[in-house]
Amino acid sequence: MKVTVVGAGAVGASCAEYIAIKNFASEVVLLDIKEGFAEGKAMDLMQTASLNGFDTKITGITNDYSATAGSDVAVITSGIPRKPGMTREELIGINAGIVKTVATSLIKHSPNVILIVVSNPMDTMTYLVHKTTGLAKNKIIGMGGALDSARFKYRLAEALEAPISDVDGMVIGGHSDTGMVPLTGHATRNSIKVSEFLSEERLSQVAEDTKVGGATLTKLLGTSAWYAPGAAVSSMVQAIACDQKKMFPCSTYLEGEYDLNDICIGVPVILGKDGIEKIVNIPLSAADKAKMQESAEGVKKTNNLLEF
Ligand SMILES: NC(=O)c1ccc[n+]([C@@H]2O[C@H](COP(=O)([O-])OP(=O)(O)OC[C@H]3O[C@@H](n4cnc5c(N)ncnc54)[C@H](O)[C@@H]3O)[C@@H](O)[C@H]2O)c1
Ligand SMILES: O=C(O)C[C@H](O)C(=O)O
Repeated sequence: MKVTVVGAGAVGASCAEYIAIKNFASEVVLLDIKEGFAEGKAMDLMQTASLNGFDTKITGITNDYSATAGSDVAVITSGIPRKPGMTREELIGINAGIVKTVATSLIKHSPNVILIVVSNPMDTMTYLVHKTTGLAKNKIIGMGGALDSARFKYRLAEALEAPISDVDGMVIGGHSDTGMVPLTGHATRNSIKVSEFLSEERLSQVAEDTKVGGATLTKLLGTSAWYAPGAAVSSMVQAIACDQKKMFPCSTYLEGEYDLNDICIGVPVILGKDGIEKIVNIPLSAADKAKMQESAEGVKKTNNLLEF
């Protein structure tokens, strides 16, 4: 299994590190436009191999896509992150051009690649890749929901004063400060609905804290987060590499599912060797359905800013 990660910055390097530590890929190629940067990150990471006990070979390359040829999976993290006070949507002007060029170059050298889009605004960048590359829709996957769900579980565990391993929950919808739909009504502690343990008010606080999870970290860090994003991507790559048929909420192109059309937005999917192998339809409450529609309107507004 050969994996390419484009963008050797905070998220790209974290993603490469987690993939290596999980030890399921034979090769990870890190590519960046900044001269020598990916080479440096790859060398530094390789010098952790004997310490962290992995055999994955990580190589770095400056903007030469021939080194990515034959990749099974490629992750796009190239582009700028937001600064405190910004929304993800404000990144579209710079990141759209980068994501389009990078996706085209990756596919040219690896026509069978499965692409995972991370750069923000992620749902719109995933839609851009869908509209401009001709790659099959099961091979274009946006990462947002896996991260947002991890943050939801963190907040649920905090509210429940429970270990995170006791908690399950999922966030669907757009990967934005206002568009996420944490499914509080489906969340459980050891298969018991969390509403049995938490007041409605506490549960809506959990949902609000989850939605602004990225903004909260951006304010603290001065740039956006990387550990949990890298871990989320690595879990998705592993599900594909190991054909795990695992369910993640991912941004995918919808054609009628959830009553939505011509949009990439987060819904539960099954990830396996073919990428998105199935879009899972789950029953939503009337309130969650309405939130999903509102979220989609927000994503479409950003999509309308794209110039193809
Ligand atoms: N979807 C998510 O859940 C999620 C999570 C975290 C970050 N992000 C997004 O991921 C992106 C990267 O974040 P980061 O913190 O790693 O930023 P970063 O600045 O640390 O790294 C970005 C890297 O991309 C490189 N780059 C820029 N243009 C390039 C090009 N044309 N080709 C190759 N490399 C190029 C830069 O040189 C830089 O090293 C941002 O857009 C951020 O908003 C998304
Ligand atoms: O918050 C951001 O801008 C980065 C990312 O989308 C995140 O959720 O951490």
